[in-house]
Amino acid sequence: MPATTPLPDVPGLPAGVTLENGEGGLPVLRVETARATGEVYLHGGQVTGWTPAGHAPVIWTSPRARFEPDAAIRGGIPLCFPWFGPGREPEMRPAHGFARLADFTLLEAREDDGDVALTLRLTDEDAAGLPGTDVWPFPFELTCQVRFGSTLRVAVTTRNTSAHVRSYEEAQHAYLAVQDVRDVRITGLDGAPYLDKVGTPGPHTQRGELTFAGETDRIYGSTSDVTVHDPGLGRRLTVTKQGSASTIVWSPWSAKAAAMADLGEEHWTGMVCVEPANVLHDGIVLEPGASHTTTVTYAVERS
Ligand SMILES: O=P(O)(O)OC[C@H]1O[C@H](O)[C@H](O)[C@@H](O)[C@@H]1O
Repeated sequence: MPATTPLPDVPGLPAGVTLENGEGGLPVLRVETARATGEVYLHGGQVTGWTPAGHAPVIWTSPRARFEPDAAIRGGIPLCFPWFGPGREPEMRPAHGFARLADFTLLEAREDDGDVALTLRLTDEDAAGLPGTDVWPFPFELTCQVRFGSTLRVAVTTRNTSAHVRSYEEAQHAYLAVQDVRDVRITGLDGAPYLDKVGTPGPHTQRGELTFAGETDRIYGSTSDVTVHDPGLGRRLTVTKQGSASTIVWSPWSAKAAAMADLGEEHWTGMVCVEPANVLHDGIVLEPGASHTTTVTYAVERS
């Protein structure tokens, strides 16, 4: 039985929003309105569910995810910061930076025109002592605004609160729910250059739509919106973005999934990651006091 994390004091919550001890006892905000259900863990500031009314779940979280203070949650929308994957320097560990291991603070929860808008924040003080903060020991403020409605909008603003120019990478590592990734097509990347993390690194150029026939792990240089066509569920998922110059697409396929204890051989077909990001030479550079916002809107429509 995991220890239950004491629930923080929070400002008044609007109707349809609760703060509870979720999986592993970790604090979770649960949203239930006429438009959608949704879920955000303070751990990682991580959305772990969004189901708009009349649809099957759109955001996928692994049935084997670990919900533990020192682990990253497998699934949902992990926020990768201040680096992506192995980062741009050899000593950058853990993978994807430290934000997904940190506990965010809820600043505000409000009803807004029928949607629920949540604001969470993470600062260097909150993250102090986490693995990786020794590699990137700089003052910062991340503000994550999550809006649950008939669409899901996640806007992450990074502010350089230090006295020096800073650079970082970031991603919204979204796990999207699909019937079977082997039948999925992705459009919106035609003509985009990409690095292949599985085959010959490249750079390559995407020709036409992207389909999946094996492990896929690509970093696209692209500011374009992406559509995931899912014939199995009879729907299209659109990922619309502002402030993002990279898109990562990832499917671990069977062998890699089987080797990951928090994913497993039986679940990988039901997800595909589409990750709006700013990575490698598209990493963000901020002057002291400056900020950058990446806004991503997730939507679903029947096809
Ligand atoms: O296992 P994680 O650290 O969560 O990373 C999961 C995946 O994230 C991204 O999609 C990367 O491009 C992949 O290379 C990586 O395997």
